[in-house]
Amino acid sequence: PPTPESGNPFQGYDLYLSPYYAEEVVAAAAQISDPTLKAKALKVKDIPTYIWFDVVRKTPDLGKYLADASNIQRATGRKQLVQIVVYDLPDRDCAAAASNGEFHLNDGGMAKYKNYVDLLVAEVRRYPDVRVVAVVEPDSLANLVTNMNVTKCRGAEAAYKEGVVYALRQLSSVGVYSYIDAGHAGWLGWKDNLAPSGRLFSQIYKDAGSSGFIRGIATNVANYNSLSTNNRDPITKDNDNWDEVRYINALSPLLRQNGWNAQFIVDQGRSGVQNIRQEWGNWCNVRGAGFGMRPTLSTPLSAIDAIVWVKPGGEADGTSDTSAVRYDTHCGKSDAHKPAPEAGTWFQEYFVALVQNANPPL
Ligand SMILES: O=[N+]([O-])c1ccc(O[C@@H]2O[C@H](CO)[C@@H](O[C@@H]3O[C@H](CO)[C@@H](O[C@@H]4O[C@H](CO)[C@@H](O)[C@H](O)[C@H]4O)[C@H](O)[C@H]3O)[C@H](O)[C@H]2O)cc1
Ligand SMILES: [Mg+2]
Repeated sequence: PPTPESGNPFQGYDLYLSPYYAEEVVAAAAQISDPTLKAKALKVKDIPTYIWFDVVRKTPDLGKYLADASNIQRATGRKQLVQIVVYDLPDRDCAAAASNGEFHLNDGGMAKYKNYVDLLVAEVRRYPDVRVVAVVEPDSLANLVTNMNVTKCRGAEAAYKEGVVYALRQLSSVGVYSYIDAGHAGWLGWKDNLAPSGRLFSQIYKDAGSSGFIRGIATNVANYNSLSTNNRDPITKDNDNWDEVRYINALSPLLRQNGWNAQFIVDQGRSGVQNIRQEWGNWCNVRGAGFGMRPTLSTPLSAIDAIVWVKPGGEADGTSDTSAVRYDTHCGKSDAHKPAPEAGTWFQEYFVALVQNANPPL
């Protein structure tokens, strides 16, 4: 089996551009008539984002992307790194409705999930020359820290732990470097949530075999927080960890004292504009957001391996159609951009706004 390299897994690699996202962006730009805005929009297709495997039917696509990356590597001599999101736990998104998944615990969901992981891993095994980095199961373990009062989360607790540990073990067996999702400053960064988070994530790391391939934690996935700021957003009052650097500086020692020297990556894909939310818990299609700081390895903390774009800006967070099965009231809030399509599907007006509000500008 492969052995993990020490150090930053991103170092020395080119970030593979998602063809899936590039296609969405090109189609979106074609709908923009203003030439200046169209040109800005087209620049987004050259920014690396994570490829979300949110349904099992997408798993064969990973083989296509890895073959493509392998060809690029051979043609250019430049090492390629493919960034994916593993996101298909049974009873997914247990505290919300917008991103409920295809697998259900009361319908053989755990076996189906393990098969989904096995299919992803089989694709990776076929391309050992390409590096893969995975963000593992956004929101899942964070929900186990703060939402055990939600019946569906209580019912999913054992499955989330078993599923994430299985995914980590299998991904490590084929040399994938994993970052476990741990919410964001406005979720687990609250004083009361930090110690339980330190215990939970370290336990998962150990249960998964403490592999060197389990590199660390991903924060702010599909959220809008600042990486680091001195003028805190008013919604962050009562929480001294008002940005992701402060959250990481608070969480990191708690992981270390529980036996895990975790590193971090931070999503900044939709963090370009602050002071746009009525309250910190609002996460759905927040109006006024802008593309944020571009992916980079130059980060403010040695603990942060990379700034990344995990949530592909322009893909919705959830539908605003109140009659939809997956309608979540957060997507109907005053600061939510409406009308919005189903989670993961293309939201043209929102994408245009992200382009217009981008900071730094496109
Ligand atoms: O004044 N005080 O001292 C004090 C102390 C404690 C307080 O309680 C804290 O309040 C926080 C809100 O401020 C809560 O954080 C929210 O929790 C939600 C899940 O329940 C998250 O929603 C997810 O968001 C994901 C995208 O990020 C979506 O993909 C996903 O579908 C969606 O479900 C929100 O982001 C996240 O901001 C904490 O739980 C809660 O513990 C509050 C005040
Ligand atoms: Mg979501």
